[in-house]
Amino acid sequence: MYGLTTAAALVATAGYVLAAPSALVPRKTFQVSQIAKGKVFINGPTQVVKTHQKYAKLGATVPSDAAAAAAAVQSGSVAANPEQYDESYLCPVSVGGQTLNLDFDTGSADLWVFSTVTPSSESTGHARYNPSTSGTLKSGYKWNISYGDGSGASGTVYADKVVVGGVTATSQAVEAATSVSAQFTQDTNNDGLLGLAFSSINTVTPQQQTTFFDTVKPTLAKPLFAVDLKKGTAGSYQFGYIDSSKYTGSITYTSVSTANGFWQFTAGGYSVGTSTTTSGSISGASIADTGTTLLYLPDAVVTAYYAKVSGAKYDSTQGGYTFPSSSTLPNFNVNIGGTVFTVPGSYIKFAPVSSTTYFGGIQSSAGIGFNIFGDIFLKAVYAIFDESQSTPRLGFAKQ
Ligand SMILES: O=C(c1ccc(-c2ccco2)nc1O)N(Cc1ccccn1)C1CC1
Repeated sequence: MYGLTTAAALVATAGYVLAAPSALVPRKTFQVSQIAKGKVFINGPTQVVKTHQKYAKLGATVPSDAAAAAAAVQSGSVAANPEQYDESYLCPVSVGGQTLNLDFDTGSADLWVFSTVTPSSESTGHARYNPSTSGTLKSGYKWNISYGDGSGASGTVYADKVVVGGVTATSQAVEAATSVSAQFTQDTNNDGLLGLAFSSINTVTPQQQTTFFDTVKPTLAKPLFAVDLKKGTAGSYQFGYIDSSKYTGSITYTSVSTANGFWQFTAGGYSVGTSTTTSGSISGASIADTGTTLLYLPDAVVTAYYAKVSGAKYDSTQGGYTFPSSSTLPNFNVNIGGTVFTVPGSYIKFAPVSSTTYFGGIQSSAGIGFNIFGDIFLKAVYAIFDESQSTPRLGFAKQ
């Protein structure tokens, strides 16, 4: 979760069986190296149900437990609605039967909500979760999180039913805020966060809790979620499946390190403008973070980018690079996993900070410790957060 923190800038701040490669029958004698199609586990209960159904005509009946287990194969899709200037995207979630609009954040791992236990002075204008309806207090459990933009929240923990796009977690840790920082109070579109980073950075004590994704993962058709953010209009998140209508071409996968709890990967070369021949490299670790508004890159890359924008400058009062409102910005191209993805210049012309000046969607990651591929990048691609392999991986495809 990381918006802009500057005075004048806009206040802005988720079963496979090894599919033996199809036997290739070469028309001609030539060497074919078979590439495993990737692991495809079959969901056991579904198979049991199918077998019984197949023999139903002979009188077999489907055992109820297998049917129930088969029903547990879930998938679903939920809208991601942009705030003004795409500062963040909010998704409707049912928490204990109450609908709250939450910021799905692949950069954190806590599901926390405004609630009836949040002081009204801090929660006016927000939908609030009432744990007394169906929540079970996890007695003595607490949480406390601070985000890179200086915002934060803390509170107590309940177990309750959480539904996202029809995918149900029957007993999810719901972190009710007893205190939130001013940035959250002020953004009345936002009723809380749904963390989609790795549960290893969940802040609940004395016992760490799982994210919504980790809670439902065993019941999903595929253990993955996909993100289709868009510029200035509603996108969506898919849980348990990839929607092939949401991208063109193929998906390029790249390996992920979970060491810091983030969806962390290594980005390659980059270029500025219409040439997609990339050079150089984007130094340091990078993370895919739906909860961060902008695209934070190494100083050298940012300097090279804004050198192509006349009138651009680093404005310390704004806390970032700005440029004249009349500017036409160049594209930013980045090689990830061998494929070059393009962020259109129009996406990087982020938001006005005055009648004559815009704030840039690309800013420096100096001081953060890693590069952050936030919404400015993610709205240009279809992103797959995939745990279907032996280690997690990120997939990217052109929208
Ligand atoms: O805001 C966060 C952020 C998210 C979660 C946690 C956290 C601490 C403990 C558990 O989760 N700490 C953060 O700081 N950004 C973005 C960011 C931007 C700038 C500087 C630092 N960070 C994390 C995803 C990278």
